[in-house]
Amino acid sequence: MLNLVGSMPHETLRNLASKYGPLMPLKLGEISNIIVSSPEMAQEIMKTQDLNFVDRPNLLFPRIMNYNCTGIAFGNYGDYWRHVRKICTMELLTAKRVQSFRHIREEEVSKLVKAISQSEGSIFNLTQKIFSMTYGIAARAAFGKKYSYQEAFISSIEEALHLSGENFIGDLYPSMRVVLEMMSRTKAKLKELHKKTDKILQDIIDDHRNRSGRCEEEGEDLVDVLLKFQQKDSAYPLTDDNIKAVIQDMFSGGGETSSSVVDWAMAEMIKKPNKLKLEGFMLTKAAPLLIPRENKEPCQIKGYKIPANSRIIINVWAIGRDPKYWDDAMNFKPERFLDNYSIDQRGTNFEFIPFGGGRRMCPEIAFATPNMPLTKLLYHFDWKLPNEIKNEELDMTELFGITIRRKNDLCLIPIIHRL
Ligand code: HEM
Repeated sequence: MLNLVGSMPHETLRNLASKYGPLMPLKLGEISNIIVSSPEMAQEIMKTQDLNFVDRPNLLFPRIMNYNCTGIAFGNYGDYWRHVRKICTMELLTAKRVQSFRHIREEEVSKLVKAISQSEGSIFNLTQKIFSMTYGIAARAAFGKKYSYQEAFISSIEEALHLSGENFIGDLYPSMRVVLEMMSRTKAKLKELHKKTDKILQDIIDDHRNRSGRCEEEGEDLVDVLLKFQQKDSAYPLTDDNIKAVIQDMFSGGGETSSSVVDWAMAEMIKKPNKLKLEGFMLTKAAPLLIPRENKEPCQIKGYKIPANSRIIINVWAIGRDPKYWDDAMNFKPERFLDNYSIDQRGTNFEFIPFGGGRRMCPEIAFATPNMPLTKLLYHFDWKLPNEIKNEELDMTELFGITIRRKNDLCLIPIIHRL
């Protein structure tokens, strides 16, 4: 516990794993954690024994923020979960629908390019603008139009995700959960944030439900699609809370990850200006420890006994930097993907699983498109660091959460290259 306090957990766990092995038990409080740090062990969890490891642990954060874990990311495997995940993959973000949002992405990226060009020669907070662009795209796709209270919703989601990096003591001592949570300031903060986001989402749902006579060209947004599943004759007609939980997944699952990939890639390229291509393994900073899993039954992995209800943490950050699998592992080296072009990120090459794998894999690889904004940022502009900072001195301090963010915003001076 002391090793983990105040550290970057993915780094500390990697250091411990290099001593204790790729399947490492770690008792924290009353919880048996199993830390997985090799492709072979990850494959056992996400493929060979996927069905036994398909649940998520019952944690304070999603219980409060995600409507008692009724969204996709934190729900337990079962009929209801399969139903909402299917709605997500077969209805919400199908290839056709993602394509129909293309104009939204293009418009938002163009707005960003315009804002940058207007700031030519002066310091520009790229981190802030990348995050607001990505959330702006998600909001237009989900809600269809801009609501005046949208910014407040996004900032509450961001604040909640920031809190998700903290270890809630009640999650480590389930037998004393009720008492510990009563004393927790984090719980109170989460409740307050949840109240705010809930009200905003309810207003948006009501607005969608009450408006009549929408013209065809407006197209369907994600709330419209979800509302249809309230009316459909289904074994699981969605309640308003179910819809809100799924919409929240879209924002918290998609917003932070997609933004931080672009932000880190830009920072790495500024640090090493001769590397002008996104290196895929930057994606492993998006969710370095994935989302924890839990096993229903006791089982064995490569001869090691795993007790039931262990908390499984897969350190994809460590796997993506293991010198056993990657040449010059700790260095930003995009060209490695030219040599290993057969490795992809779709959850079959377990040495590279930035989107996870198996039944709990990220359902939205198709919507996760960091390339478009990155290409534009590099095509239109040259970038300089302010205050005579040398490229190699650029600060790369991390801030841990489900997603790793930059601790300090990336502030750069844009010079128009071509418009
Ligand atoms: C570069 C962008 C993205 C990255 C790197 C990423 C990565 C991930 C990872 C690592 C997981 C956990 C997988 C596991 O636990 O095994 C995940 C789950 C998830 N992601 Fe993404 N994601 C991205 C974009 C998106 C987008 C755009 C959306 C939605 C609009 C999304 C929605 C979700 C959902 C709903 C889950 C939960 C899946 C489940 O538990 O069954 N993600 N993502």
